[in-house]
Amino acid sequence: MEYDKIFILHQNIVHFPHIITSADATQVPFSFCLELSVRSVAEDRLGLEKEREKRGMDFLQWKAFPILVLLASFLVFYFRTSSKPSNSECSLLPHDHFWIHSKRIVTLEGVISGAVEIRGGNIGSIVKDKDQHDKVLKGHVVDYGEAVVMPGLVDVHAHLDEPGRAEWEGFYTGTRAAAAGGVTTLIDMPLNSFPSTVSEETLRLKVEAAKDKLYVDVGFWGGLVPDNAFNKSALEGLLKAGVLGLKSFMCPSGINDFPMTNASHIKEALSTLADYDRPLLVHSEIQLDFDSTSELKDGLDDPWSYSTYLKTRPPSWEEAAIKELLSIIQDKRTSGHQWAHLHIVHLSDASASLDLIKGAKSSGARLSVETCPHYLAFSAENIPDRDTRFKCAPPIRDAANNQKLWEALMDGHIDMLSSDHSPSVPELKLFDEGDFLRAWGGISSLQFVLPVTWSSGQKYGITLNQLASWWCERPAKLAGQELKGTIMSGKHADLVVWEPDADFVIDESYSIYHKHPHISAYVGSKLSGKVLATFVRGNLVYSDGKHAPTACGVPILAK
Ligand SMILES: NC(=O)NC(NC(N)=O)C(=O)[O-]
Ligand SMILES: [Zn+2]
Ligand SMILES: [Zn+2]
Repeated sequence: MEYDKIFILHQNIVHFPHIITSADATQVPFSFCLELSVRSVAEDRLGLEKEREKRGMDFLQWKAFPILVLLASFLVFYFRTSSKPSNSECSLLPHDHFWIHSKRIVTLEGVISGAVEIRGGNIGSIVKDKDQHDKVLKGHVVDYGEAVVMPGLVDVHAHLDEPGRAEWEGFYTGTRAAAAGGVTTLIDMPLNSFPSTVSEETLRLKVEAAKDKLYVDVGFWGGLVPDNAFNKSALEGLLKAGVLGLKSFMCPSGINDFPMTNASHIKEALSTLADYDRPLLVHSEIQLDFDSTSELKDGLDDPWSYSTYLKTRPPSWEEAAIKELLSIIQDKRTSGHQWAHLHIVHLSDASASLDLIKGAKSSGARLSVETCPHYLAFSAENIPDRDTRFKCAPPIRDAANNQKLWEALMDGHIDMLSSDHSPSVPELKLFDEGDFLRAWGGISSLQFVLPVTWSSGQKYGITLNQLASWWCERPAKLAGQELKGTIMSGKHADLVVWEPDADFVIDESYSIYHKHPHISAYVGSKLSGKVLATFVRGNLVYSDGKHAPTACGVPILAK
């Protein structure tokens, strides 16, 4: 058979073999498929000469064919890898395939000098400089020099308060602050928004409220409350709708539609959660009665001192709650039932409560615990009178406790860190009165958790790998996000680039993206560790004080 023409067709290269414009090239999909369409030629030829000429042409075409194919493949590959992503508004970097080079990349195998390949939002490969010899990285390379490239932080405890209390914080402001702080994933708490996220329907409201406002990826914890605890189908509805796990309080939460749970509610939830392999997170404080002879009575005359507030929420409250939780999971284990993973949020007491946790872990309980940067960075003795920015529950305890918390973290007894970013409107902090007993609790911190942890951990010699394990790898596991939290090929390209040695002061001129910048307890602090850039699934969402034009984070729903 003979051919007079060869057409190279591709569904998107409509003008081929004309010059491909970059606009066309953005349309070229990954699954490039080359098809040959051939047309046969009639046998009748006009004359011998023409016939010879034709044969000569055919011969040339057959010779040229492999070259054409090669050229076509090259063009498609080139434009696919170097062109803008379809929504270039999502990123400050107009590339879909590029390399990030740094002398300090934090991987599970240690800190390496090399380059991370980003392709289509995922990590393609990681190349060590020493293995690269004189090979040149192909494509766009962003060289961050000595700056640290680490997995983006996964904050499993943040209150974004939308819908219903968007005046406290919101998806837009909260996730812009997260991006500026190197947090690439956060999991929103089910309370402080209104309504609380306690049903399939209220989760839907959350997801709707988040639409087009997310600068980072956001998952959701559902609320475990007395109303849904014994209603298996309601709880299952919430889990099937996509919450990553449940969260409950063992003391009043301060939020009307989020009442506290008791041991029997928790037991029920642990069974249901076991079927879905999702965790239960618990605010572990139980309100105990005060003995009337305690020093508390006198202290209450001075509501402007943090030490008074501290006495109202003693470590025994945390201890009582944790004791109860451990007896629940102990019962479950001895009864041979399946039980879900239990996670204790924001541990503050590094004495009896921590000892209980250590004991349970060593006997094999499915248990993890987080603490927060404010418990590591501050001590009660140093909190100024009337400064209600520091009020939170459980409270920040004394310097000796602070040191013990650090030791527990360093020794691996505390598994991870979270922000517990829990802002409110400034009026509720009662700054004029400075009354610790009446002011709303909750510390505003999301944008600063990385430099705060790094700065206060210097004294203890923390390493970059420890930081990545506390802030990225372990929290991602807790939230069931196996594509996040590590720099590894195939994972999401969620990265923070930061400069550990750069010092800065959070003063009036510092750009804070929280809804209410000045209520943060860190305003006025001098910190080390400046975030230079943040990538979420390959999009450069924050760089050098600027955010990408469009919010392209996504809601994360469990399947
Ligand atoms: N309603 C809240 O935001 N509570 C939070 N408040 C704090 N931690 O002070 C919390 O996580 O318990
Ligand atoms: Zn709490
Ligand atoms: Zn909280």
